[in-house]
Amino acid sequence: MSPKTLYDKIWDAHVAHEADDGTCLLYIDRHLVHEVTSPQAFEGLRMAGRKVRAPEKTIAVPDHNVPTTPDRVNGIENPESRIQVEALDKNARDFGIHYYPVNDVRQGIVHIVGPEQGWTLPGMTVVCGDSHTATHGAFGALAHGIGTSEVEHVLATQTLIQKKSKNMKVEITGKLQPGVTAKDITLAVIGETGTAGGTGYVIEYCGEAIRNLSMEGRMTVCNMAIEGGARAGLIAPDETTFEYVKGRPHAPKGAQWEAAMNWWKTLYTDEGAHFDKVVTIRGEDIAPVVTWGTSPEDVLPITATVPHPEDFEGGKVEAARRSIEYMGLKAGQKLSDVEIDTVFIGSCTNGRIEDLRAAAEILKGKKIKDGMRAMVVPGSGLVRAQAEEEGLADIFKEAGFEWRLAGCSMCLAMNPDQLQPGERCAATSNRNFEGRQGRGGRTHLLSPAMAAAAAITGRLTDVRELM
Ligand SMILES: CC(C)[C@H](C(=O)O)[C@@H](O)C(=O)O
Ligand code: SF4
Repeated sequence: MSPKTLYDKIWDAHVAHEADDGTCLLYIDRHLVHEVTSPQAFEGLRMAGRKVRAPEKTIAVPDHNVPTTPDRVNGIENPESRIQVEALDKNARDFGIHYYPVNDVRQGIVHIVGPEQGWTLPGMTVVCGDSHTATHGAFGALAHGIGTSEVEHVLATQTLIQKKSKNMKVEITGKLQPGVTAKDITLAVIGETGTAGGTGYVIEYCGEAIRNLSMEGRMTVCNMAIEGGARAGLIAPDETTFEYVKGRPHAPKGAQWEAAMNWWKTLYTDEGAHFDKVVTIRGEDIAPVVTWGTSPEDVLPITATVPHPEDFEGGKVEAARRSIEYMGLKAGQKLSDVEIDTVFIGSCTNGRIEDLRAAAEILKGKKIKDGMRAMVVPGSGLVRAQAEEEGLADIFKEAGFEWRLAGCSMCLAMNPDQLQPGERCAATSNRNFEGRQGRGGRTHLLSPAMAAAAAITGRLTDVRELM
């Protein structure tokens, strides 16, 4: 048998049918659903008189539209948001799928809830009508976003029509420097490959620096595979993965656990397997980074200066000029001189317990800059509860942060947590497009520790100065 990549192995184990042109019918193990991309899909089922094929493999949770303030127990004020969340409530009930409603402590961002509840397991195919489904690849699951019509197809058949992507390897060798985190890795990779670097590929992240990451860190890395243009990101499961999964509510138990482990232990890329593209980055070379522009590839070390548009080539010259203007920056300006007025810690990229710990570590005993608006939005109600138990919530509150309820929040402008035109935010999320956090808002992507540092000084700050 010829050597296979991890992606090849999971793919081969799920192909139910292959057509002559290579189009495959893939069996889907888990279908995650949120309120934004599912209403029409359920409506389609209703009109066709169909059921959900595998309700026991289908999990729904509202996240994008939910407010994160305590008054949400009284319902959602915005009519469009309310209608979407109410539709999900009804669809989950009518079709008998697993559901974590807004006032359930387990509610949160779908990509945080899935792994937390043990729905996401190694070797699975996982889909969701959401591009950041890539997050689940951290478990060695083939996980990707799908469109609304595909959501309907998976609901009805538990299969998806797919063509195989090419294999890409991103290796991060060696150790990380102090102050450098999984977020810096994933941003640095996109800085290197560009937002189209992964187009047509599934990326497997490997190397010592990846192996040394916790599951939280691995999820952060895979989360942004999509910003690097890839179909999905993957990390081979190992002891760290099994340790995380064991004992979770929906993880296999007893003999089923043993059987699962026998399969999970085969989930690695064979010696000599072929990758169509390879990128290698030395872990030691990665610095704490921030984005300066309106694309996730606009990444630079915090010690750098805002680039000059002429530094680029081709279409990127004009794009950089526009970015710099939109961002209200000056070419040549030191990034560490850029003043910010808002800090957002949360999202499916960095809303897990380890992220909150990293930010709290920097904030301990300190206060945020006068006039700063800073919020922490745990990725799930359970992350929030754990952070309260560990005393992190008190650190945030004493520092001057707002301590919110779980949801996508200020990651995107679909709920009340938004930037005003011209406001500048240090954000731990994954997208910095124009208007992403609110019309006219300006976003700098960075790690939770870097976000905490910025909250204290009021400007983009090298976290190493505060360590
Ligand atoms: C709303 C949803 C479809 C969207 C996505 O697919 O990613 C959102 O989660 C995002 O991050 O932009
Ligand atoms: S937290 Fe942000 S990136 Fe993640 S699913 Fe929600 S909106 Fe999308």
